[in-house]
Amino acid sequence: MLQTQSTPLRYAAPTPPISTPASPSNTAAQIAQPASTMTIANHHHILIVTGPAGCGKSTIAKYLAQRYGFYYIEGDDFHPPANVEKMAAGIPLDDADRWDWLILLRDQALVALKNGSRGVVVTCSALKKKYRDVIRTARLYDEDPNATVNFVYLKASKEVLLSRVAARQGHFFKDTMILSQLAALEPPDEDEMQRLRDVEVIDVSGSQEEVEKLVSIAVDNIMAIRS
Ligand SMILES: Nc1ncnc2c1ncn2[C@@H]1O[C@H](COP(=O)(O)OP(=O)(O)O)[C@@H](O)[C@H]1O
Ligand SMILES: O=C(O)[C@H](O)[C@@H](O)[C@H](O)[C@H](O)COP(=O)(O)O
Repeated sequence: MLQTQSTPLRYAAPTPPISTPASPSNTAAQIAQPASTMTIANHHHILIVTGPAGCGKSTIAKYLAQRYGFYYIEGDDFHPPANVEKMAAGIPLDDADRWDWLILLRDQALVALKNGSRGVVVTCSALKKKYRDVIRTARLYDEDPNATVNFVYLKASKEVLLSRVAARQGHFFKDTMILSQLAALEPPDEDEMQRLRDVEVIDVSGSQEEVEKLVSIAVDNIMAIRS
């Protein structure tokens, strides 16, 4: 469901990059700017927060939506009932189950932009490259020729995922399915990252506060580089 979001921060002329696209964006030496001082160019931004269950997609996507004043879309809200029933029964989704869901998420992001949001943050496991490629096509359909699509991949060990999903209450996802998700997972590799330059990998083994700091630095850089 579409939700009302707070007013975006400030939009202005592009700012110079903080670092080059090839340089590591999540080094401890860098410091995230306070959101109130950020300047974001007047383009459409689609941020997709990805990774298996429990990696922190919802937590981090809400944080980013708040930080940049972007619209928030919870990907799990857009599964057809058949997918939810399957997952609740502990049966992993397959490619055929996922295509329409991915297209719907892409289109929901486009709707949010068409409705006036300057940016949108979407949670979506996007386990495989071909799933990320579906979302990448949003750029072709957006009315803004300079629209950007960027992925934030939250990298976690199996142990971290299992413990964080176990701590989560009232969700349809069965923790046993983390193993099937990990089997299906194609983390962004060097080729995808170098060619497309639209993926940030964030280590989420630290506390929520630490992860928020890393993600702020990475996404602030995206805004500066791609704006
Ligand atoms: N960095 C973190 N450290 C500890 N717990 C976290 C962290 N990030 C998220 N959590 C917790 O882990 C659980 C899963 O996070 P969530 O955002 O729902 O993940 P996802 O949307 O990827 O399934 C939640 O209970 C959340 O509060
Ligand atoms: O955070 C979670 O609970 C899961 O990541 C959940 O979002 C689910 O995994 C996907 O919605 C679809 O399932 P697949 O990841 O198998 O495509």
